[in-house]
Amino acid sequence: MKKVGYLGPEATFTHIAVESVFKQITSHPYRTIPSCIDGVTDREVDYAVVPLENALEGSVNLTLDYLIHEKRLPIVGEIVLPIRQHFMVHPKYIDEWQNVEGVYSHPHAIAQCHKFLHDTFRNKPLHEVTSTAYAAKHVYEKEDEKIGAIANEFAAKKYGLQIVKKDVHDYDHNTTRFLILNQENAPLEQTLLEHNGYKTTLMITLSENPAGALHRVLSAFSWRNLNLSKIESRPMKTGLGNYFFIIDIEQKLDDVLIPGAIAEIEALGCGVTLLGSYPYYIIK
Ligand SMILES: O=C(O)C(=O)C[C@]1(C(=O)O)C=C[C@@H](O)C=C1
Repeated sequence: MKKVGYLGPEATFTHIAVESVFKQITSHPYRTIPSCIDGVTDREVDYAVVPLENALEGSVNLTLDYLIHEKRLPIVGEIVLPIRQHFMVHPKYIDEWQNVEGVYSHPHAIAQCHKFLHDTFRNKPLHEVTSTAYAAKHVYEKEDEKIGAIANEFAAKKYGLQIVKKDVHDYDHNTTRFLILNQENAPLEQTLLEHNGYKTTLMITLSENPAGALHRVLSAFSWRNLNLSKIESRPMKTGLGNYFFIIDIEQKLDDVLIPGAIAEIEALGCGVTLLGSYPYYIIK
């Protein structure tokens, strides 16, 4: 049976993403995103599932940077999960939840709920922890402290907390994209869902920075009618102003169009690395 690593403990959003897509696997929680990725390179697990981007808050930079600068693993799939954040407390504080002395959650979850936190818990300390499920577990274990967590419904049930305010994220269309990584670039064997399409992800570095360099790179996709669903720049970490670009193309790697675009971009003196060509799964 294949093993899948995820950001733990049990009942994180990442865990839900794993359980919604993979079939017949054992799943293994890791404490941090880098340790989850290391789990694949150390051969403890076959796949790692890591959050990449949230619709409200943007990229999970830790994932992107660790993947690009530390452990370059092929992307073999993507999962898109709807995210509903709830505020929860230990059952003994149900009636006084508005008087909690601190709120715990993952930094991305806190960022997705700023309006709620500002309106309800202004000036109360916000504690960032490694995941939403970790926050829920912590709040249950510290039952003598009047504290609350932002996490999902599954975590409330798993760790015995009571949801006192549902849907505390700031905007309705909250979703997070997760990447599936595998050292051998092996596609998923069995899935619970049909895929919804394919993407191809490239990393591009501009040779130098002449006027119009990025424009010329993008036109290699545009005149081939290759639709891009994302373009993101991240620091190369070699000096201020040096960036690489991550580009998602909305189709599978073919024999003609994408190789043609890559050859054209390389001829411009830019570096191109294929990070993966993979199916994506949208969870309703
Ligand atoms: O803490 C969790 O539950 C996670 O799975 C991590 C994570 C993230 O890193 O963005 C995943 C989805 C949500 O956007 C909030 C947190």
